[in-house]
Amino acid sequence: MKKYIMALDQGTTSSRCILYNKKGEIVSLAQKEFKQIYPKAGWVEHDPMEIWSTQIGVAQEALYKIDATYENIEAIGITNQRETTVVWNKKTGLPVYNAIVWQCRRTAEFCDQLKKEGKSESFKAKTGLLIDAYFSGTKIRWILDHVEGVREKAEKGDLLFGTIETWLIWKLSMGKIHVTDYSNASRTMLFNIHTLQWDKEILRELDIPETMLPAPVPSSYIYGETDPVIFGGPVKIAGAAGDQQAALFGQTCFKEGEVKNTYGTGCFLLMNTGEKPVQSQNGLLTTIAWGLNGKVNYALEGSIFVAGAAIQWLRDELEIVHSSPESELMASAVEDSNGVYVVPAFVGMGAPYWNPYARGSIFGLTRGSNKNHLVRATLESLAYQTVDMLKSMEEDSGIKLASLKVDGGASANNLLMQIQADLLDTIVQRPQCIETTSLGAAYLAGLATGYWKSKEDVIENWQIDKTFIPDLLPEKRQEMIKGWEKAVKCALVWAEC
Ligand SMILES: Nc1ncnc2c1ncn2[C@@H]1O[C@H](COP(=O)(O)OP(=O)(O)O)[C@@H](O)[C@H]1O
Ligand SMILES: O=P(O)(O)OC[C@H](O)CO
Repeated sequence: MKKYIMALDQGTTSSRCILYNKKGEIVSLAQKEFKQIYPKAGWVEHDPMEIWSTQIGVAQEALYKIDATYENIEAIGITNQRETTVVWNKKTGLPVYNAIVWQCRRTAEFCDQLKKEGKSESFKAKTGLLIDAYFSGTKIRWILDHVEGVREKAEKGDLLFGTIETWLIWKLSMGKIHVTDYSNASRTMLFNIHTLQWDKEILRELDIPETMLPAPVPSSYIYGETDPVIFGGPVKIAGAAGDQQAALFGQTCFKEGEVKNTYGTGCFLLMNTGEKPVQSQNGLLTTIAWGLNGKVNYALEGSIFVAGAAIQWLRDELEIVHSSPESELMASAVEDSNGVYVVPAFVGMGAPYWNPYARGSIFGLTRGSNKNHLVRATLESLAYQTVDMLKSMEEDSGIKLASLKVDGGASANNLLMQIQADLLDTIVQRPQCIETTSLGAAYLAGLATGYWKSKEDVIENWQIDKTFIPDLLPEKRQEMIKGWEKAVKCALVWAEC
């Protein structure tokens, strides 16, 4: 009987299920977008029940498409948008509030207060993170403080917290398994990345009951089985990792110093730093890459909040492109952005600036600026933000990158990838499979069950699709980057003017 690994990829804008064979090839794929909820400026929510229903729907559809059943599935690996916070009632299985999404800025002021109280250094030393509304900790606190009756229920032990992989595993097991993998735990701002335990002092400072929290477990590990009702029979749940760490794994960046950049809703640059956590001096995060075979790998991370989301903004809000791929056609119709810069700080700015109050801005408009220039400037903003992050990463690690592996939805855009190579002055390599997030989750699950024997077994699955070679005069590059730096400065002061 043919056996596949089922990867559940719960992203910010869609739920996907991909079935992989041993060669790491896609044999079936189903995807469904779901609703983005914006209750106030800078707030972002999802409906956890819609996350669950779309995810289980696409899983069943992916099986149906190739006439497979649960018996064809060796194991399930899960990967997910990270930090997004769900709190639910363990008796009813119902969420007490919408999921507060990683991009949501509602706890920015509370974070300012923590910083003023001088907590930054100790939080960073223990969690590897900067204090920011991005992470789950202050989102849980917000739910406890603002949703009626929730704090009492949480203190009685009736409520559970989870990031999205935790929520999905709990639902798949019909309430039997409440775990989080180390990579996801390391994004909560509650987890000590050195001891691999919840940090009691931070929990006290944020006033979060420990009973709500899932058990931290490795990323490649048999957590248990799905309830037989879900797929008609039990399937092992054998791996989980945050989507960016999973992409690092899917790109087979197993060695220290290897780097990938994923262009999805946001954009995330990760460097494997091996078994030692490296502290950033330049606005990057220290995070757990994965826990595998009794060891933990760490990574340095640069996080950009708005990347592909800016292309969606062109499509959905400005309605100047009909689809994301059309952005390539329009941007190619002009030679350059004609001096226009878009800073897509719609939810503040992440690495290396970490300013929750910056807002999206457009600079350099003239009478000659047209929609193609605006589209090109928006695409360029993804590449400029990556330049900023890579500069920090090279400074922190002391490693000058020879080439950059890319993936994620927007990496399909050839023009963007060429602009990226030009602005970085570095070779950009795009693999045949740009679904590396789900591939990484599949590998983690398959390694736990023996479907793949070792990391070496999967390295040969990585195949190049296209290499982008830098082709821009140094003076032009410097001029473009200088303009970007000026635009960022203006976007950062906007909120203070
Ligand atoms: N050809 C393209 N050019 C530019 N952006 C694209 C293209 N194709 C997809 N995108 C963008 O990529 C994002 C989707 O990528 P994906 O990796 O699926 O993201 P996520 O996992 O965050 O939902 C969307 O924001 C979309 O606008
Ligand atoms: O949905 P993505 O792929 O942009 O990833 C979101 C990140 O996990 C947020 O930290």
